[in-house]
Amino acid sequence: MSVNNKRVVYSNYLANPIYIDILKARPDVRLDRIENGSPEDVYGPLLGAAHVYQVGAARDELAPHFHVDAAFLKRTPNLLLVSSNGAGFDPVDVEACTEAGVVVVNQSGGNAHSVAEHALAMMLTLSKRIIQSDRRLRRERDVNRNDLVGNEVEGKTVGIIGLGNVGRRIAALCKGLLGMTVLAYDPYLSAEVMAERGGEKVELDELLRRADFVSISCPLNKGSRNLISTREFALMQPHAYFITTARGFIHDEDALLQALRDKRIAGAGLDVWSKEPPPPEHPLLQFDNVLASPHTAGVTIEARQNMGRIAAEQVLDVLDGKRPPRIINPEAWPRYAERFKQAFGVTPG
Ligand SMILES: O=C(O)CC[C@@H](O)C(=O)O
Repeated sequence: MSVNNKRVVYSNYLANPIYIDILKARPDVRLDRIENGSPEDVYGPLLGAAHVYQVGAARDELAPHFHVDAAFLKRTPNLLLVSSNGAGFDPVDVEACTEAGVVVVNQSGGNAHSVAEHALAMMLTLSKRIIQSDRRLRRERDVNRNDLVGNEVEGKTVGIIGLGNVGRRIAALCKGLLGMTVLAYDPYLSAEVMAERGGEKVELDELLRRADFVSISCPLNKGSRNLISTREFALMQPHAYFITTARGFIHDEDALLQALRDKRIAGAGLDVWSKEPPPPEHPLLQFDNVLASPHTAGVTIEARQNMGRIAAEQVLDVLDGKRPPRIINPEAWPRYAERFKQAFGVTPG
């Protein structure tokens, strides 16, 4: 085994100690980190020589290495694997990778518990008006409790858009803890699978009309971009809350702003934004009934540990010529296998 001949590059966003420790323990792997915002670093010798690129999903949007597309792949001729951080892989042009014989993986499931808990916490916090209560208590001597009347969440209806790893966890928590009715919209799943995952399959409009909470947990792709816009907010009930822990761009922020201004919905819990982090003067941050977080739904010790371990194990799988469990483009495998042989002189198993 030659020393350091397998080159892995990660962006500084993903400074996950578990990932780094696992990969550093392998004498045949050289691990390098690129900083944000420097095209020289990005397209220079490090990525040019890389076999693996670990791209941070959801952040780094202005950094030149954020989007792995055909132009990026031209400058990274040795690349065998793009590993996208988290469940989302929206910064990666999967088709271009497949064409280039580059395998794409994510760490789906690794942060599902954390993200689902965040969505539930947002529902409870908004509905019980906990943030408003906290603010008022700090600012006023004599808080009028009549101004802070909330709603119970128990027994209400949640509409979950996207019943994958995160969505099914939200369903389990809502049903199991709070006896909620769970409606779900997911065009990729049958009614049977959705029932197994705890949700009743409905069309999007029905979900929007019936839900007391609408919660987004689907990936951002061509089909989901701007899925929730003016028409969709108008279908929601005026007492309903909109929650998203998925990606900005699935909901139209301007349409949400208008819906809040017009009091068409009761409020929103937002973990994701069209620009991250949103600046403090962002108009959505001026609403008392908007609960905001800076893409921290999956930021827990447990999720970080899972994600770092899953990511590192899959990187090593691909560098060892083994099929990793979470391949997004299995059709890239034959080309990858040829390219792996050219690079390392052995045929992957
Ligand atoms: O917590 C993160 O690092 C973001 C990843 C997350 O958005 C995901 O796609 O699972």
